[in-house]
Amino acid sequence: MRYVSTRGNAPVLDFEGATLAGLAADGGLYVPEAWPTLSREQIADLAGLSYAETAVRVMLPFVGDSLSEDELRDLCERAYGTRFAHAAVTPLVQLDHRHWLLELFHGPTLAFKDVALQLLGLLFERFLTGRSEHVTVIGATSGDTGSAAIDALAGRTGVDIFMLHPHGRVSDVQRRQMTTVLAPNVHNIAIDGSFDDAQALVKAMFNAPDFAGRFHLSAVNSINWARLMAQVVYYFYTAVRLGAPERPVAFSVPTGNFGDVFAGYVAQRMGLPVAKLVVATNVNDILHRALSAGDYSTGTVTATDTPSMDIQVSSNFERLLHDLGGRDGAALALQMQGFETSRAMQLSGAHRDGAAALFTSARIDAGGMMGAMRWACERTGELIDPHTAIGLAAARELDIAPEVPVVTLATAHPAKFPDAVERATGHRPALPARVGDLFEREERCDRLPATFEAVTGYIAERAVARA
Ligand SMILES: Cc1ncc(COP(=O)(O)O)c(C=O)c1O
Ligand SMILES: N[C@@H](CCOP(=O)(O)O)C(=O)O
Repeated sequence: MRYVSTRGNAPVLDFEGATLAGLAADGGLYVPEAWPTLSREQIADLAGLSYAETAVRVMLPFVGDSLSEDELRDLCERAYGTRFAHAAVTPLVQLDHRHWLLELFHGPTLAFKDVALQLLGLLFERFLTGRSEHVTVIGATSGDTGSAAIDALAGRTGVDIFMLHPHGRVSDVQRRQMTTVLAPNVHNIAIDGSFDDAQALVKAMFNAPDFAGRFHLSAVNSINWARLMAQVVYYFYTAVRLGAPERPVAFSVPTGNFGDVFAGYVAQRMGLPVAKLVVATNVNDILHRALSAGDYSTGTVTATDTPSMDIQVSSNFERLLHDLGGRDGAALALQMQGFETSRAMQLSGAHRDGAAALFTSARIDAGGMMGAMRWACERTGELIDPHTAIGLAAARELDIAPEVPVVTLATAHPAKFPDAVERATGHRPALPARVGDLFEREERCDRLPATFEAVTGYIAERAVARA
């Protein structure tokens, strides 16, 4: 399997190369040269398999020669073993005759990011073993990627991780899950800016030849292809439990950086019968505007009770545009340069029609979100987190054929956002015992202005330069 940049002007890499590179050198994102497919029989054969074995079958076509099947199986068994608090790893909960929740928060940091990052940590370890080179991972987080990546990489040799989060715009639980990890290779930076500022700084560092050349940079955000590959697995695992390949299934995905829902798109391209993918946004609704009206233009980020989705520039949308535009890297490079200058892009009619075949979208405001939390609580006794509530509200308001089961991705544990859950339902969710002493632990974090000079200066003082 070979990986090409969405902008068509970066070295073509194998899976190992794409995983360690993170972002492509031309500013684009790595994607497989062609989507592999699983036949109906192969999909039917997934029924009854463990999560780890499903992961092997779904991801094997993507790893090419970088790992043998046995090596991949070993990594999946380690990633999806005791670090998840549920034997099914990603269990399904039925809400009513057609609505389901896919609980993705049973990993160590209580959000869906663990599903991919527990594997990515092991992939880094596997690919770096025997190399003398030190890797500097840089990441941007609105709360969940940061904690999951830090958990996966803390204490590993050969890697330092520098994680940027927007100061004051993540929940206390999210912040503490990052800042109380005191391993010497973990560096937390709170920037005076938004998640978008943090993400732009990370991309600028990859695109600065002097800086990127001095340190071996790598990425843990969903700009790294391996992140998305690991997320494709739970779409297969879930749909098969609900009757695929005989029965199509719809998924509603609370969306920010367009990574999780793009993984659903990949599953569909691989042959999974996906009836619809619902892109559910909060009031930071650039993706809803893009899909419903072709208007992909940024505004000011509004702080909400769903801070992990307070995002304007959705990195992975570029991967979808690449496919919608017939994989013309040069044309997409021009389009993205235009967007980076004007902060706005109009989708063509053909792009919109192409997207509409699979995607639909909804913008859910605070009232809709709180209503969904109350509905789930009253109906089933389930407390759901505010991000999940955005997905559930969208799933319930959209017109999807009645015979199709609709699965909302429950992306975080409600205890990560206890204040919003309590306001909506009157119940305060308790932190699971595995993170119980979080509020007694010492914190370590530095605060910096959101400037390239400040952040690169900070990293350069602490990271290991190439020999
Ligand atoms: C809890 C939660 N839900 C939803 C999202 C949105 O996911 P994505 O950025 O992959 O669209 C995020 C952040 O990524 C998140 O942390
Ligand atoms: N909500 C995210 C934002 C970054 O998303 P990623 O999937 O690209 O890593 C977070 O929790 O940090």
